[in-house]
Amino acid sequence: NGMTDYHYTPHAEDDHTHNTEPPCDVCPRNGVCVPHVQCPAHVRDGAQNPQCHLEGTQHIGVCCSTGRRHAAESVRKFRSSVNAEDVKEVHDQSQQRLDNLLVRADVLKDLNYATVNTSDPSYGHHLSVMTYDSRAQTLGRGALLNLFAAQEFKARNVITDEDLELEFTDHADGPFCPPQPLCPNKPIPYKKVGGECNNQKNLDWGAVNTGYERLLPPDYSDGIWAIRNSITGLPLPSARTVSSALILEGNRPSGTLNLMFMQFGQFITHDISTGVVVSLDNGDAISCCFGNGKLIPVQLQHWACAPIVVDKKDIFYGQFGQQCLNFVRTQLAPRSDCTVGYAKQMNGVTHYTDLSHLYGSIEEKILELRAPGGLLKTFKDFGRDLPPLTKRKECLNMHDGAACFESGDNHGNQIISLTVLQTIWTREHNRIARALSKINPTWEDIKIFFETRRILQAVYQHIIYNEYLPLLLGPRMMGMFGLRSTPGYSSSYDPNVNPSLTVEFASAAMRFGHSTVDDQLTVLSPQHKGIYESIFIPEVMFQPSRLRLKPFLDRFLIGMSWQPMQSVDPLVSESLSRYMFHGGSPFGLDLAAINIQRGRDYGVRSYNAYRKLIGMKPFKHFHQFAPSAAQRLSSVYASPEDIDLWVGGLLEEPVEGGVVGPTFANIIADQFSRLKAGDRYFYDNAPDVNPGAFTPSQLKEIKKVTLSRIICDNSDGIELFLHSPNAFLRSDLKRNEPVPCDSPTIPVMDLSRFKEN
Ligand code: HEM
Ligand SMILES: [Ca+2]
Repeated sequence: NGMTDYHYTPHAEDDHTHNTEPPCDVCPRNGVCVPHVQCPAHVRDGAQNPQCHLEGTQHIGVCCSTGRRHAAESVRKFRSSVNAEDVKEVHDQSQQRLDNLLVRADVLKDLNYATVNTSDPSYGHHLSVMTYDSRAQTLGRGALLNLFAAQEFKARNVITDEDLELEFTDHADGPFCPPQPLCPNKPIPYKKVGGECNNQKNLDWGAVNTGYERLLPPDYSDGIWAIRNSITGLPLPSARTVSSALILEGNRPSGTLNLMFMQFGQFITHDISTGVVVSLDNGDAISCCFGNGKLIPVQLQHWACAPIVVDKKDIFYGQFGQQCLNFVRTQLAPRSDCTVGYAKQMNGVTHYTDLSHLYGSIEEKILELRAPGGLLKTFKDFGRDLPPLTKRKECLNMHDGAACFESGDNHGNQIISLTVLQTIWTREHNRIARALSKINPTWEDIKIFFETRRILQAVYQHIIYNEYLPLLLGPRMMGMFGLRSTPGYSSSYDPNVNPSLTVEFASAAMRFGHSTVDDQLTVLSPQHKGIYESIFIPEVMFQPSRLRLKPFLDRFLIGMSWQPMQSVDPLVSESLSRYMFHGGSPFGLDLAAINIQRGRDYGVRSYNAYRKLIGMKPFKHFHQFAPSAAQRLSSVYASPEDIDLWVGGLLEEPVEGGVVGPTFANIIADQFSRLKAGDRYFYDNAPDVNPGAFTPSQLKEIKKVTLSRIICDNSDGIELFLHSPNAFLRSDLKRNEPVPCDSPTIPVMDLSRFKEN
């Protein structure tokens, strides 16, 4: 339909053509054969990383002796240590800079213009990216202190650009050391709420409030935190300029996948990644734009401001006189070994797939959410269980009967389809907890709660790896990265693997999902072949009150199963690119521009760098893209070397049997392979590594569960009696026609296997 020519066709022959030698059978010098994306050193000048066969597969990888380190081993030079007096001076100076900064920021909180009004579209954004964990702020400040020290060490030539880039700065400690987690001596069967103590050597790997890792060293223009420039040395085009030229509005429904596939992607995202954006001391949101849509001059801005400049003649914002889109940078996290270095962004949730968005990432939260009987608290609304009402002011529109709900991550109201999933999973917890307490009448509440959590986390991981990822990544990637779920125990745990999220995944690849969102949510009656309601999604962002209407949940779940999601391409619904969180305002935010700016905030390299990383040729000329994309790209970017990763990735044709192009697919596959191999508690790890391992017969039951089972068991049973066996595929597909909930194609897990002997 004409839209596909925004893609270019990835050429299979592109893969690895730069190396003509036959792949090695055994890697030399203790090298391990890994997919290209997992060996950053192979793209460095002069790197010697022969190609090889990935273990047990036909796929080609690269011999890597440097693990996930950025450098080839020979690059490392011995460095003398730093004079103690110099260090003290640097530390004192950093402290002074921090003090000054905080004083200046404190003044801003009393100035009206510098904070976001609750009626401003930016307020919904603030609700999506904030944390209520006070420790995050202390750590963020410590990280800033160390960042200043890095700048000062660099100015004094104690550390070089290369040291910074390759993280060879361990001879230069910063003034701030984060506290180390306290871990029990004896392994406990349950994941810690905050994710710490999972890895036994690196206690804080994957924990809440720790930094993102990266696939490639950052591209900061000062090597430390300043936003990347064009390779011409000039600033990059504004993120809004790029968005308005390249990210278009359009309708291209997926032929196979439904809205649940879209929504489950965001659900997983909220579990594993929330870049905590800097806010004022009192928790208020920072504004980098005046109320009239003009830019606040740099000297009056908060230090974390990086507002997106909007052209006066902007095709959409122009008519409203908006020349500024608010953008605040993500808070930083200190390195756990106290060293200084380039900026690392802070993840405000546990990196692991542990349902932290249901249970919380901090102790206080899980205590707040627990109810007697090992249950999760609920709000009983005319006999139906909904998540508990929140005490925070979170509904963007407080009409009569308006309701916003509590969740483990505080962002569960962002869009009603997400709140629906929060509801289903809350109910599934309570369903299992009730069953367990019948089967094991002697168990105390706390045991019921944590055993239920352990089972639910397992079921959820199974759905991700067994149902969601294969459709997202296609069979080739699943095989290459060892992601496939197999019967029985798996043996993929590797204590050297850091599970932490990468900036490339969080700021670009996983944001493919923004292209899959449809403007409208349809509430369907398939029996009557009719539509009850079609909802414009900005009306249900932070306004999930419809959930209180009795038949809504069932009808909505049916609709999500039938309604196609949008395909992954450079088309993004205007409800995200123009009206996001608009509330009562005639315009909202542009999430596409925010994604682009976030990538720059995180120092993500340009698209070409990641093509090289995954073993494809970079694009030298714009005309290598499809004609329409080429023209648009060259109208905004000075060079193909400047293209933002999120934009370049969306232009790719999907991998076979998957949804995203090769660059995103590799970044995402890498992430989920590390979330598996780096999680000691991964649900199908055997008892030799996993202190919370299941018995073989319990595991067998867990591996029966599908998302359709969870939907069937936790809908209201008012109108939903049938469901498609595969919850992510459209219900109008031939082999996915809805079947009764008790049909054997939607298998049931036998909880009697969880009776304690
Ligand atoms: C349903 C409507 C959705 C809305 C309103 C929405 C909104 C947002 C917002 C406001 C942010 C923060 C942007 C920033 O400041 O950097 C964000 C981040 C993100 N979104 Fe979405 N999103 C939606 C759907 C999705 C879907 C379907 C996916 C994936 C399949 C997804 C993946 C992500 C990821 C990976 C991030 C980065 C999270 C982080 O690390 O902080 N989103 N989204
Ligand atoms: Ca988590």
